[in-house]
Amino acid sequence: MAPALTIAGLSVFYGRRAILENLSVPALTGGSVTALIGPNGAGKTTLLRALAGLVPATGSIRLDDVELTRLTIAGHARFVTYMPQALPQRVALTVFEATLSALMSSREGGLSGGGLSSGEAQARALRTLERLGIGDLAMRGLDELSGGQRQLASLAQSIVREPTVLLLDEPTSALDIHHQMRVMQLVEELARERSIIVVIVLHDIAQAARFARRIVVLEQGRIAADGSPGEAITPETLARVYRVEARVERCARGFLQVIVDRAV
Ligand SMILES: Nc1ncnc2c1ncn2[C@@H]1O[C@H](COP(=O)(O)OP(=O)(O)OP(=O)(O)O)[C@@H](O)[C@H]1O
Repeated sequence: MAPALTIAGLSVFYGRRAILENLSVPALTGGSVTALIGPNGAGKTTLLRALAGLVPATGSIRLDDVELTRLTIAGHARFVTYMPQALPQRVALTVFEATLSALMSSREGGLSGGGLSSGEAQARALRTLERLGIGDLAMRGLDELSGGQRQLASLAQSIVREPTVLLLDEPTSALDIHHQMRVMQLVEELARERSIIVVIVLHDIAQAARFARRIVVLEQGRIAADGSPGEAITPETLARVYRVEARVERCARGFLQVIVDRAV
C-alpha cells in the first residue's frame, strides 16, 4: 500500500511569532507529486523544514504508523530527504562522488539503498545523473559548476536516496526550461515508480499544475486551498492569495495555464 503522510495541528514558532499555527493537511499519499505553493513568506520552507525535523514543531506528523515529531534528526533521515533552496556545495568532491556519498549515507540510515552492493550503488548513482541529463558532469568538481548545474547535482543527491518522503524546495529555480521539464518529469516518474511521497515547493503555478496531482496553497501559515490543480488554482484563489488579477485557462492539451494580467 502507498505510504501516507498526515499533518495534524502542526505549529511552528520562531521566537514568539507563530509561522504555522494549528495546521492540518489530510493524508499526502505516495505515488504522485504534491505541489506546495503560496506567496513569499507564507511558510512553505518552514513547513518542509518541520516535516524534515529541522525546526521544533508541536502537533503531529505521521508517516503511516510512525510519529515523526518524536524522532531525532537522524531518525527523520531514515524516511525523509529534504533538498533546501540554498545549496551549500562548495566542497571538494566530484558530482559522482557527492551522489554516491549521499546514497551511501542513506544506506547507513536504512533507506532504500540498504541492500545494495558497492557496484550497484555506483551504477545507481550514475543512472541518477544520466536520468537528470548530467551524466557528462559526473567527474566535474562541485566547486566548478554553474548555479544550475549545482542545483541539478544537489537534486541528484536527494533523489538517489529514494526516500519514503522527498521534500524539494524550489528545485528548478536556477534551471533552463529543458532541465526544468526533465527534473519535473523525473520526479513525477520516481514518485510513481517507487511510491514516494513528493512535496515540492514551486513558484511557477503552471508547472505545479502540469506535474502535481494535488496542490496545497499556503497563505500566512494557513491552508488557503487544497485539491486537484483545477480545484486549487482559480482566479478567486489567485486574487485572494497572491493579489493578482489572473485568468486560468486550459491549453489544447488540457493543462492549466495561468495568465496574470496585473497585480492589484
Ligand atoms: N530563522 C528564522 N527566524 C525568524 N523568522 C523566520 C526564520 N525563517 C523564516 N522566518 C519567517 O517565517 C516566515 C515564513 O518563512 P518561509 O521561509 O517559511 O516562507 P516561504 O513561504 O518559504 O517564502 P519564500 O517563497 O519567500 O521562500 C517569514 O515571515 C519569514 O520571515
